[in-house]
Amino acid sequence: MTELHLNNVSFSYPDGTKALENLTLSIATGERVAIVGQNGAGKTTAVKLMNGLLKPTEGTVLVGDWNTKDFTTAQVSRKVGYVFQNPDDQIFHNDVESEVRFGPKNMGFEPERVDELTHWAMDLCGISEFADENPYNLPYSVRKFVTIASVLAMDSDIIILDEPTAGQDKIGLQILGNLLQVLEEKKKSVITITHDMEFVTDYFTRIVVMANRQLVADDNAQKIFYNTEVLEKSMLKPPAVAQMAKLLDFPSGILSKGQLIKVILSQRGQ
Ligand SMILES: Nc1ncnc2c1ncn2[C@@H]1O[C@H](COP(=O)(O)OP(=O)(O)OP(=O)(O)O)[C@@H](O)[C@H]1O
Repeated sequence: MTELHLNNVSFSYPDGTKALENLTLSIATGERVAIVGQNGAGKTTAVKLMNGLLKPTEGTVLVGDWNTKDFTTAQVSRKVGYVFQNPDDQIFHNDVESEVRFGPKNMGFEPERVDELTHWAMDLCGISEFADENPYNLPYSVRKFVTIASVLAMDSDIIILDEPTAGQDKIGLQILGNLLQVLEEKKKSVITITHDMEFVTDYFTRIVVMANRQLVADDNAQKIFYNTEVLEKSMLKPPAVAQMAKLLDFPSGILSKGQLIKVILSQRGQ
């Protein structure tokens, strides 16, 4: 199993744009972490550094005991799978099954293992019925699951999901929730970038907040969404339940409808 360590990492793009400053972050095996923040905060740059697509300008990124500077992106991405925000940047096969099969096959797994991983990932993502379809004939939400399955099939220890809930309906959200549960049982680490704060509070215990190329906070949802200074600095909007609880001057830390209802009932003496 693989831990991830970013030590004092800074990154500038070739045109000189400074995208990340002094990021220090460790993610343990099996941990679930949500990275949140405004557009341009540096989130995508941070995860690209984690999977070796980018190499730090300063500092070190360690994937297990590998310094990403010493390994190719292809090598690092076997340990850190990255599902891009836009599925159309990732899909390049003409049918769903070939797309999912490509990763494990390319990694040199035995044919039986390739079969097993391909079908496991397609089932988990609810796309088995589309195995022979051209991904580009499928809706965006399903194409997103095709790319998630393609990464899951590579069986990497760490999985990065960039905006997984975008375009998903209730069924898609259920599939995602189940998938996170299964990955937790398999001790996989999951890192997500998301603007969906309900998704964060439902499934992620640890939240990393970024703003202006820097880490602003790294804590649990109860602390983050009730920390005025962090919210102001990052311009983060807490989930609707937390906003309502604050308006009603309820105790800090309420994040679910259930908790909210409990407080209302207790105030009414029920
Ligand atoms: N290829 C690039 N070349 C130059 N600058 C870039 C490049 N990609 C991103 N940037 C800049 O780096 C900074 C951080 O961008 P990044 O994409 O990491 O932020 P983000 O938090 O992921 O934003 P978003 O939510 O919009 O994806 C921004 O100022 C952005 O304009």
